[in-house]
Amino acid sequence: MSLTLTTAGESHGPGLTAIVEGLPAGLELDREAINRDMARRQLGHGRGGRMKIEKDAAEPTAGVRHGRTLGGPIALQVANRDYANWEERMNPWPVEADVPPVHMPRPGHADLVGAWKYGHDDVRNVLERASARETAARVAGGALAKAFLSALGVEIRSHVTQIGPVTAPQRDRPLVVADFEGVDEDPVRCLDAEASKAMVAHITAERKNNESIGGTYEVVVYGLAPGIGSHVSWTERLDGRLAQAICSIQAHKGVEFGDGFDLAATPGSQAQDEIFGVEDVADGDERTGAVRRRTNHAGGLEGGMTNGQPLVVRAVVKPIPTITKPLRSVDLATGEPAKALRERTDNCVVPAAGVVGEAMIAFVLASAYREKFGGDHIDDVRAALAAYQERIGWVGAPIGA
Ligand SMILES: Cc1cc2nc3c(=O)[nH]c(=O)nc-3n(C[C@H](O)[C@H](O)[C@H](O)COP(=O)(O)O)c2cc1C
Ligand SMILES: C=C(O[C@@H]1CC(C(=O)O)=C[C@@H](OP(=O)(O)O)[C@H]1O)C(=O)O
Repeated sequence: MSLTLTTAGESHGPGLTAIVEGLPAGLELDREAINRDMARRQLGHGRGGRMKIEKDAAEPTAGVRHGRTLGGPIALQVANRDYANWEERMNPWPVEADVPPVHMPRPGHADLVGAWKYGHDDVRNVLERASARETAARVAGGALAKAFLSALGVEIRSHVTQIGPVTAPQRDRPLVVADFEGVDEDPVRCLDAEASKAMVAHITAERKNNESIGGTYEVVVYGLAPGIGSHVSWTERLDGRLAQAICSIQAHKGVEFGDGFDLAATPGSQAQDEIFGVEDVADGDERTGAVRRRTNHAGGLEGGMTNGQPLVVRAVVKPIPTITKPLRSVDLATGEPAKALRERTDNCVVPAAGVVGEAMIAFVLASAYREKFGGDHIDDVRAALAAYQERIGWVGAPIGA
């Protein structure tokens, strides 16, 4: 049993499609929850004019009936409202109008290499598909993965931890689900009010300097069963699969789990999460499980498998490549020096990127759950999960531990 997500669509074409194959039948979908995620991906101080045009919604055209999955492939459509302004330039069929080609590639975008590789004279034939507009389809597909995981007690949250040089302060305790309440109302999706103000000011100032800005965000996943993923084969190690999914997102240049890069300077005895019997942990938690942890340096992953602790993933997003004071480039038509294409652009996308990160992590986790628990109907999956948890004596970690 496997789960696949295919996206299709160009940034200024008629629309995007997400096809999700492999979800069980009987899974209840919440239209509002799906479209809430679509709207969350549009958020954040630093986004450009395009977000004022789009009002993203994902409409199923296959695989869903009366709010429940049917067990077959699900198709979701996301319209591009901006297509109305691009009908001639992006029409799937030949047009009368003379559409001038783009031949000034932007450093840092797919423009130059994509034109070489695919034999395009017009860079637009590359940038339209390379554009992170495609992440709207990922978030639509990811929302289905989230619905599946939520039916199995798994919840995913994200927040921004750094914008340019401004960092959110370290927390003195692990985050719990309730801490994320209201994060989407913050203009940069940051949990610290002071840091948020400084981040907003930084984005505003750098926009005036014609600069783009990168940053980092963190995704935390609660309620995972232990043993999702596997140590037996490199292709099944969950950390590897999650890293691939995160680094596949446009402008994402790094990923870390738990203490991540800080582990380089940590003595080994302090880098692991010691294992305690339940009786050793006087935390007042009445649930019985065979073991407890007091720390989560590993970010919920050991040996390429979830270990029952919250999964903690951080990602770094580079400053986006379209610069309003264009960088030096070459005119591909003449070979002469030129200024890079200057397009309408975002100048900071880290808050939105966190929502895309949630979707990709949800998709990888949902795939791994499908592989482990199988089932044609969601109740089959629930029963298989319950039987497995009973076999290993697992009744859940204290949330946020
Ligand atoms: C949500 C989101 C929005 C983005 N918006 C822009 C943008 O407005 N302008 C731009 O040049 N790049 C933008 N990017 C980044 C480019 O899509 C990306 O840098 C490009 O596809 C090249 O891929 P790479 O940076 O991974 O090498 C955005 C990325 C994300 C995740
Ligand atoms: C459209 C979206 O992001 C786009 C991603 C993007 C890029 O080059 O990646 C360039 C911009 O496109 P446009 O020139 O149309 O404004 C962004 O707006 C979106 O996130 O929905």
